[in-house]
Amino acid sequence: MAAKINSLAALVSLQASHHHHNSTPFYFSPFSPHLSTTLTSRRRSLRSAVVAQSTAGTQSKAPSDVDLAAVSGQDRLLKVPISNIRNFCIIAHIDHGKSTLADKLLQMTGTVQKREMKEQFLDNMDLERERGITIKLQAARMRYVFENEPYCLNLIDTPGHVDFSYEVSRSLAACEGALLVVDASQGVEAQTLANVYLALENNLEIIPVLNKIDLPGAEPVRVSQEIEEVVGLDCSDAIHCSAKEGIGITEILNAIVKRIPPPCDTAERPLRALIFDSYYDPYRGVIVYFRVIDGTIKKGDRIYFMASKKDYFADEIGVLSPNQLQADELYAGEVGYLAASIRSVADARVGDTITHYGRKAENSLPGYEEATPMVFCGLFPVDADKFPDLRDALEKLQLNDAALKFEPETSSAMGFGFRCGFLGLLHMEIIQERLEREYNLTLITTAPSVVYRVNCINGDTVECSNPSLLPEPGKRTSIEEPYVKIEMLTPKDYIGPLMELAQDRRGEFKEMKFITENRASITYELPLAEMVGDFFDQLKSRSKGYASMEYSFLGYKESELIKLDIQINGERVEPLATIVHKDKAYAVGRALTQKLKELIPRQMFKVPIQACIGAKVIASESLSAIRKDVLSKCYGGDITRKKKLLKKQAEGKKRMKAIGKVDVPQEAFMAVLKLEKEVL
Ligand SMILES: Nc1nc2c(ncn2[C@@H]2O[C@H](COP(=O)(O)OP(=O)(O)OP(=O)(O)O)[C@@H](O)[C@H]2O)c(=O)[nH]1
Repeated sequence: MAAKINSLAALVSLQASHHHHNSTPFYFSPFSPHLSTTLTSRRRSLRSAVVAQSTAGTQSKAPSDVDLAAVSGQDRLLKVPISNIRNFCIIAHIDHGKSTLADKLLQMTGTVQKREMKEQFLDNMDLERERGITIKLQAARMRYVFENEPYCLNLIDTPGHVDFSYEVSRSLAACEGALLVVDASQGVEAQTLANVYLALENNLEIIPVLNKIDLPGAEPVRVSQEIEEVVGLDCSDAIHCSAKEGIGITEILNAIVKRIPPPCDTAERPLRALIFDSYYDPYRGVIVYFRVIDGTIKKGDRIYFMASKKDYFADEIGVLSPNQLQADELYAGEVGYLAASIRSVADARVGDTITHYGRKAENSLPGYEEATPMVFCGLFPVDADKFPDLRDALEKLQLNDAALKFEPETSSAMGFGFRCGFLGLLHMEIIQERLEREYNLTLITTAPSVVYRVNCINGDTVECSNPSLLPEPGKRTSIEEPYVKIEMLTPKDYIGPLMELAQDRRGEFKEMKFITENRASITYELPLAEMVGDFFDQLKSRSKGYASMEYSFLGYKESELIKLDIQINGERVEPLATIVHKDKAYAVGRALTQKLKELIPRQMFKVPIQACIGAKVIASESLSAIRKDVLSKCYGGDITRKKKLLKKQAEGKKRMKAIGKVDVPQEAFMAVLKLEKEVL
């Protein structure tokens, strides 16, 4: 388990959750974690841990079931002329106060009564609370009276994690404006920047909001300057607010009305509605969240999804107030949901355009993309009999997650399992955890790998995400690997350690800019494979938590890569094979054999552990056989260390795979991932 959590920490610092991870039972919503996720933080995780504990024992409710209704149905539909509609989202770095502000907006507009509020409405799933990540994208419709005119304000929540930047871009495309919330005691962070750029690309009106001005350390003026310098956004009328104390909320609502333009009135055109979210409901099928861009949609309409090319009848349509409220029709500019007996979210993918079957729009809305998994790993049930259960569970999760890909994989060492593709590491960890906790499976996970492109002598290019399937050296001419561009924002004291980190990970320096006197932005290009692991962890620890980062996919580049095999007791262990850069092969081989020696329990016989390139052994260790006096001997030495090892082994026993005659624990399969730290 520890190994798994550590790898998760590569993207999500979960330190604070470690404790409750072992001791607290978890309760999950039947709804899947959706694609929207934000990076968590230590503080948030702690708070989440507390909430998770306090809610233990109560099965969580689906978002639509949360008991909120106080105002009567018709009033909640809030029909107003299109000129009085405002669609907006909130862009913020983790912990800068997005949820707190959203809750205050809902409260101030009477959308949600204070006494009805859960801890925070916009993230009401336990998985979210527990992990400190925003999982379900949601939308809320608010009524606000400004200068005696009723307005309808639609807040569309956005995921914040870079694994889901496509989903963010689609949510932004459903809005005309955005609140840019920045913690006035902190400043602009990398994640904020990336989302602001997305918002600018979507031509949104951006309203800067400086939050947490109640804090003694708040420096709204300095942070305003920072936003102006970094983002180039006029901050002369930035709103100073405290979401916690309720200061500045009316100013924000007024600014939404005054500064964000209303949607265009294109209700007469053929229907085009943008799907910005969807989730699977076991009773009603997929629930699609959409924004009507052109035209009108009515209950019962025969609709057509332009990317998936499927047609349905819109059995139910409605608005989100924020619980679902049925309506008869929705016009251009409005935000709503529909249910149409759709069987899987893959058929109602975010970014798809809904039109009428009988009056199709000429062009679909721009920006649609298929989900492309970037990170792959093998998942094998510890108990071979559970293979069908694993398949069922993956199929169920896929109903709700269009980005999850999987295909059966068989390995001599591991038996039957699946090779699964994910958008990123966080996505991978969420799926693994759900399989274990909700479906009660005990899994062995192989180290994640990226997709390599192998150019073969016969002219073919094959994609390879499984090191054990890499074509033989004699059959290939070159290997290409995915590269990412990363931007790190850091106080200047940590520039050195962070550059060292990027350099160690085969990073190529691109640019450094001082965005303020004390903070710099550093850009590198580096192989994605070097980020899959503890990069984020390292970034946080080397900067004492002060740096933040973003990455984006650049494309493929040729690299001098080789396959490193591991042999245990003379037997090649395919799931332990890795693809490494040739300059790192020796160091990785040495570290890996040493690590495995530590992790694999001693057997009744001597076990050689070797790292090889082709037939050549480049590093070798051997595990000596257990002898009767072994423990007494050890107790003469470092007792605590031995105890730790014994404890580790006891834990590891739960997850072992017999490789030949040797039991290999789960930790060994993840060791590859954590090696970098020790090699460098
Ligand atoms: N002092 C102070 N604290 C605030 C204010 N707004 C939010 N906070 C606190 O900051 C922390 C993070 O706030 P959230 O609203 O959960 O932040 P978030 O951006 O939604 O975080 P994620 O949902 O994890 O992305 C919480 O502990 C809040 O209580 C504020 O105006 N003043």
